[in-house]
Amino acid sequence: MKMESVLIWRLLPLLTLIASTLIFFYAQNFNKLPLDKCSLLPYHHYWISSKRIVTPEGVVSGAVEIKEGKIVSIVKEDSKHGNFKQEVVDYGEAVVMPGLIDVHVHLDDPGRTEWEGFLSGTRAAAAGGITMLVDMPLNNDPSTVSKETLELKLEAIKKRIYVDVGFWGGLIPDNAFNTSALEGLLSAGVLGLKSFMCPSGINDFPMTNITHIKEGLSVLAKYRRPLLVHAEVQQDSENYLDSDDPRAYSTYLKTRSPLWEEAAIRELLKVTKDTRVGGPAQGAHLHVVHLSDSSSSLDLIKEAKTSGDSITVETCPHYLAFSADEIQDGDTRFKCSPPIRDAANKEKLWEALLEGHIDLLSSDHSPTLPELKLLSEGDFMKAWGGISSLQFVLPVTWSYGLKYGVTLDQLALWWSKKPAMLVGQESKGVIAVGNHADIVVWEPDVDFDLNDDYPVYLKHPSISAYMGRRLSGKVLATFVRGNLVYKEGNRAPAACGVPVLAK
Ligand SMILES: NC(=O)NC(NC(N)=O)C(=O)[O-]
Ligand SMILES: [Zn+2]
Ligand SMILES: [Zn+2]
Repeated sequence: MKMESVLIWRLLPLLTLIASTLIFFYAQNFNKLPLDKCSLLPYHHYWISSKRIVTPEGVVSGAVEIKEGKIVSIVKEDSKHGNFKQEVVDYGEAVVMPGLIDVHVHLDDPGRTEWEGFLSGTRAAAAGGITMLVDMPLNNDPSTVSKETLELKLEAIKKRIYVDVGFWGGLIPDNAFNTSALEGLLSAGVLGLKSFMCPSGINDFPMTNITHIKEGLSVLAKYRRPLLVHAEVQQDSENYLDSDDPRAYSTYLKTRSPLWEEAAIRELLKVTKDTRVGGPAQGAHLHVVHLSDSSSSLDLIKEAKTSGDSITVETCPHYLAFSADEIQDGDTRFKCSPPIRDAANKEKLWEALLEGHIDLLSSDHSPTLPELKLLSEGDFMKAWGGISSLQFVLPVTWSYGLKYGVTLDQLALWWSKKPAMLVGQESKGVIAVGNHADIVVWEPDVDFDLNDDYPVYLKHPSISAYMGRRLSGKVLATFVRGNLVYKEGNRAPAACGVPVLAK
C-alpha cells in the first residue's frame, strides 16, 4: 500500500468526526441567521415564555412558539417540560398579550409630516405595544378620498413604518354619489370608509349629511366593510358669548353639548336599520368613533344593537382618564371633539365599557404643531382640537382602569380582539395558533413618570395631555409578525411594517 492511502485510511475517523461535528453545529444553529435588520432578535424560529400569557382561553403560564412570523404552537407550563429545541426568550412574570390594534390614528402623512408622520408615529406605536394601526383619511394633504390619494399613502409608507398600517378612505360629498370612485377606493384596499357629520377642520374633508351616509353604506354592503362616523351634529342654539372666557375649559364645553352627539346618532339610526339581516344594506356596518356622551347617545346605540342593527362604538382613553373639572384654564392639550365631559359622565363610560355596551377602544391620536395648540395663549376656542396619546394608551387604560378592576382579558378584548374584528383581520388580535405573531410584553406593576426624561417618540411630546402623569404598566417588548421591533428603548434598525389592505 502506498504511503498516501495509508494516511487517508488513518485520517478517516478524524474526518468523519469533523464532518459530523459540522453537521451537528449546522443543525443546532439552523434558525440563527445573521441579525436581521427587521428584528432585534436573530431567530426565525423561537419561543416566548411567560407566567402570564393572555389567550382566548384566559391567562396561562407557558410558552408561545413562533416560526416565520406566525404563532405555530402554544404550550402550557405543565406540558412543556422545559425541553425546547429552539431559542427561548423568557419574560418571567411579565404579561405577554396580543399587540394592540389602534383603529383611529391620524398620522398626517403625506402633506403634514411636520405634525406627525409615519416614521415618528409608528415608532411611538411600537414603543407603546401597538402592532397595527389604521390611519385616518384626513389631516394628511391631500385627504385620502380616492384611489389616487391612497396611492400617495402607499408611497409614503415605504420603509417608514415600524408596525403594520391599514387605511380608512374618506366619504365626502364629492365621492358619496360616485359609486365607481368609491369602488375604486375600496378595491384599492381601504379597510372601510370614514365621514364627519360636522366640520372636520380640514378644507378638503367636508362634512356629509345622512343622504351621503346612506349612499356610502349601500356601497360598503357589497364589500362587507364598515363606515366610521364622527357623530356630532352642530346645534345652533349653543353659541359662545363674547363675555365667556376662552381660556376656561367650561366655555368650550358649553359650545359642544352632548346634544350634538345625540342628534347625530339619532340621524344615523335612521339608516343603520338597513344593515339588519334581510335589510337593503345588509353586509355594511356602522362604527361610531370616539363616543364621549354616556347618556342618551349611548342608550340609542344600545337600543339599535338590540334591534339587530350592525353597529359598534368606541371610546378613547382620554374620556376615561380625565374629567372636565380637572382641566386647568388654558391647558389646550386637552381640547378635543367631542369634548371631555364631567366626572359622572366618565363613570358611566367606564360602566358601559365594562358591561360591553362600548365595544372597543382607540387612541384618536390627532396631533398638530405645538404652535397650533396655542399653548401659551391658552385659547380653547381657537386651538387645534385633538389629543396626542398614541404611545401611552396601554399604560393609560391600565392605570385609570385599576380602580374599576380591569382585567388583562378585558384589555386584550378592547384593544386587540374587537379592533381586529372591526377591520376584518382574522389573523390578528388574539394569541392563537396560525395567527400573526403580533405581541406586546409589558410589566403591569412597574410605574413610571411621564416627564422630560422619559423616552417619548411622538413628534411633539409637549402637546400630549399625558405628560407629567405617573402611569403603571411599562412596555418591555413589541413583536410585529415575529420581528422584535421594540425592546426597552431600542428599535429594530429597519422599518419593516407592511400595509394591511383589504382584499
Ligand atoms: N381633524 C381631526 O383630526 N379631528 C379629530 N379631532 C378631535 N377628535 O378632536 C377627530 O377625530 O375628530
Ligand atoms: Zn372625529
Ligand atoms: Zn380622529
